[in-house]
Amino acid sequence: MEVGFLGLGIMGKAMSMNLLRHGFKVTVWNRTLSKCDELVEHGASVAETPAAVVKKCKYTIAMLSDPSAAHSVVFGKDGILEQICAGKGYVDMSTVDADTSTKINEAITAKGGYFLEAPVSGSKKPAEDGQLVILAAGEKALYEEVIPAFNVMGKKSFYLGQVGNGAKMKLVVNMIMGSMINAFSEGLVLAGRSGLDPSVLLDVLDLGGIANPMFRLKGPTMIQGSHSPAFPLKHQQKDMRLALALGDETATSMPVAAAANEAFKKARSMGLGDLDFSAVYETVKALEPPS
Ligand SMILES: NC(=O)C1=CN([C@@H]2O[C@H](COP(=O)(O)OP(=O)(O)OC[C@H]3O[C@@H](n4cnc5c(N)ncnc54)[C@H](OP(=O)(O)O)[C@@H]3O)[C@@H](O)[C@H]2O)C=CC1
Ligand SMILES: O=CC(=O)O
Repeated sequence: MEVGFLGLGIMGKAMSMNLLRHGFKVTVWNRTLSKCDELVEHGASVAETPAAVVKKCKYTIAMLSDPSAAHSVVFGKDGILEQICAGKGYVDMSTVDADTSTKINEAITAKGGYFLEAPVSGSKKPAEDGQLVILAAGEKALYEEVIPAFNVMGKKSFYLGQVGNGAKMKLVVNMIMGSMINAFSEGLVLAGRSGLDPSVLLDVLDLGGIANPMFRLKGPTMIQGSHSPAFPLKHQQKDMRLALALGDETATSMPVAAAANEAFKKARSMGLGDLDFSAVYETVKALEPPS
């Protein structure tokens, strides 16, 4: 199967590498073209523009940073719309809001193409290991056609119905995750300042009812103050912002998520946006207790 892949950041690189490893013919494009080099070493072809990828491939997948990037790759110069036509499918796996996905869907289908949104749950390591959870919505026929690719990139795919449902599901999940990492950060700092060993707190948590893979994975590195980016904090803050907007639309009161969003914004203002989202811990540590 031949697929195009747009966006070779942390996730896109790992996902396209997996496709290559499993025998897919992959044509890649990235805004910063030099990031294509490593994929080429592993057998990928390169195209100069998103339009050129779509011209060459029946199916094109995108994994881009945010709504603005997702929008510009479709509607911009040399974008998807210039080549999409009947018989071609576009699958956007970026985390965006339902409105962005809906606008992209309308534009693609107006040209006769097929569209699927398919954001993912799972970070750098699950992407490398083909263990993502895929939250697809949109054209069912396209979903069925790209299942072989989803099976390589993920451990489970959900088909959620109409376009927008995938985006909404992803934002709900990340709203919960962003709130959890804040509570976890406060707990680690509170333990330390109360004379407890935060490492022992990790052991206690891991044996109880709120044990989870995120605390297990991030806890030890957070205590060390190491926040090498797997999921960049700026993207987590984008997801909180979009989830809060969904809360506005549905009159859902989310004071916990709103407070978490403020902490992520504070972290960005401290220059931590490109670090892992666990760096929000540094905002709690930075609030010195009275001496
Ligand atoms: N990292 C993670 O753990 C997870 C991330 N996600 C989501 O996946 C998406 C990608 O995340 P991740 O790989 O971590 O992000 P990165 O920041 O590592 O990569 C972002 C990608 O988007 C491209 N890009 C940014 N702006 C534009 C633009 N205006 N036009 C074209 N391309 C653009 C970048 O190109 P360039 O190289 O030129 O900057 C890069 O390829 C995000 O929506 C994120 O929320 C979902 C699940 C997990
Ligand atoms: O969007 C991030 C993730 O870990 O999932």
